[in-house]
Amino acid sequence: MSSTLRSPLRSRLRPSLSSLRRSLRRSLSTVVGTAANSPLHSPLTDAAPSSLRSESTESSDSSQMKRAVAAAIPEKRAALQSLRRDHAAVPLDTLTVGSVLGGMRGARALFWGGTTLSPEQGIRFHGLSIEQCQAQLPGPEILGEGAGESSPGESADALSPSPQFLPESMLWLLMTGRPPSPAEALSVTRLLNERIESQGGALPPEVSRAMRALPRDLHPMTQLSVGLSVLQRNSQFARAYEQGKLGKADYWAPTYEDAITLIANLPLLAGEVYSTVQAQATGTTPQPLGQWRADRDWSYNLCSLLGYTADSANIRGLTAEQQRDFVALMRLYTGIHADHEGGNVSAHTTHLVGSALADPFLAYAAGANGLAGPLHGLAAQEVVRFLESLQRQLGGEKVTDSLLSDQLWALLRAGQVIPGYGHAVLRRADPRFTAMLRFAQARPAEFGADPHVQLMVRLSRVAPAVLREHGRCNNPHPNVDAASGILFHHYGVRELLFFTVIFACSRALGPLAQLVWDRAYGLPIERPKSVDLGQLMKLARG
Ligand SMILES: CC(=O)SCCNC(=O)CCNC(=O)[C@H](O)C(C)(C)COP(=O)(O)OP(=O)(O)OC[C@H]1O[C@@H](n2cnc3c(N)ncnc32)[C@H](O)[C@@H]1OP(=O)(O)O
Ligand SMILES: O=C([O-])CC(=O)C(=O)O
Repeated sequence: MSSTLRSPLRSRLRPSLSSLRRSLRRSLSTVVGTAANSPLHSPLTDAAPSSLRSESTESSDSSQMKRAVAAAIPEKRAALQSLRRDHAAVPLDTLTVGSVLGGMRGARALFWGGTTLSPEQGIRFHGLSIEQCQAQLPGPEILGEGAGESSPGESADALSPSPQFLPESMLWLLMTGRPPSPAEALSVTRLLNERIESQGGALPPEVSRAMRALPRDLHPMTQLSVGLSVLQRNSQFARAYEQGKLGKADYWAPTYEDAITLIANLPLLAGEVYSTVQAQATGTTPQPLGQWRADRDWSYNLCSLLGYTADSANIRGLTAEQQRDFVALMRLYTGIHADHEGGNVSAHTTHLVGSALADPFLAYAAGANGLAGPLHGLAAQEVVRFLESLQRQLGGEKVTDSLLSDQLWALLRAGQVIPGYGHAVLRRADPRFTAMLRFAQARPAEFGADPHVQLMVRLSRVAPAVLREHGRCNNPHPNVDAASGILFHHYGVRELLFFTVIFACSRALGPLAQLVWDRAYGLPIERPKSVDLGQLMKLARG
């Protein structure tokens, strides 16, 4: 489908070079202008953003990010070598029997560069909070879109919208350690798009074939995992390693290339999975739901391939404003879920598998499998399932706090967890939850009448008190999964098992950037010592 759709599109995209350059300069000057000067909104039309048209290459060549990584390597390698040489014996934490039996909670035992997680403050991306990322990282204005994420015409008492940033900007930040300029952020979009153009604008045929051969009712994360694993066939790292041509100091370069190929393919993989999920739900044959476009950014393409934009099947009949907001939600979601330091299951697994020099495709397929656990990424689905069942049980009844509290107690007495609440590290409400909530609160006309979203908001007020009284968990506050799934659900993503596929598109960015650095640092295979029950009992007795 994509090639037939793309050809007329391409012919529409050939205005003169000078007019393209003028457009690019205009869109970049919006970025450097003040927020007050920048239009809060410009419609997300079918027309291609001028800054991504193939002729306007003057300010963003697509190898910029690799050069920035290469430039950062010598200093960081030297710092790591000095730590190894001069400070290797400095103790960090004491391991106890409790930490060995308790999932190593709190043990500072992993090396991770892109993000750190403070129990009180939440996530920092190379030192930047979510709000600072929103303020500082280039957003859709560099594509020629409006800077704000809000819809026009919201009531005056709505929360003001947060500025958007592109996941491409986050990828640059995580890879290089510093925020990109607008041109550098654009270069990432170009880089990802060039990778797909070099594949003819579609998944490699063997990947599509393998995915289409799977049973249609297969778990969406299993489908994604298969797609990621089959992409491995073209791994530059695996090939170079097998040919024995590569010195250890150079491992990072093909790792980087593989990471880019993987990330570039994620919208297509997710689209392929979602078309199967749709076909399964409707009893039809899988059909492409949208088109990949070389003149669009990564998140837009993801939304389009899921069928949620005007130039796609628009499977839920979203209005122009809803389509724009869906893309804004996708950019927000994929930007802030990209990394959560090194100890979470998906990140740690990617790092562990990669430490054996498995290539990025195999390493991230493993990480994505870990994300599919209900205590980790799949919790967003559990939250929506829980909210839907609450809504059903409460039926027409007026939802009061005490009614809600009774339902939560019933869940806890049955030995279940309240999904979307608690965290292994955080001890306050997750700032990602706050960012997602704010997205809804900035759009009262859209979300005010959605009973599920209203229930989610009410739950976030009631559940912490219940969990505190229950007295078990160390953090009674909402984590990001308390809000994320239900916002996608609002726009029509009702196939609950699919949420984690969107999470996996985002989570690739951080662990893959770290994998590049793992190879740049020459980190060893990860192999802690294990102890059996007898040994532990002996050690415990002293
Ligand atoms: C993107 C993400 O991955 S964010 C996390 C998404 N996961 C969820 O929302 C699932 C619900 N939450 C949980 O299961 C947990 O809070 C986790 C997995 C996130 C963290 O686990 P832990 O670090 O072990 O949490 P903590 O130290 O607070 O656990 C202590 C006890 O409280 C319980 N507990 C923790 N959270 C909850 C909860 N939301 N509801 C009920 N009980 C809980 C634990 O199961 C544990 O019980 P136990 O003593 O019987 O074993
Ligand atoms: O940090 C964790 O353990 C879980 C989490 O929130 C994430 O991975 O995004």
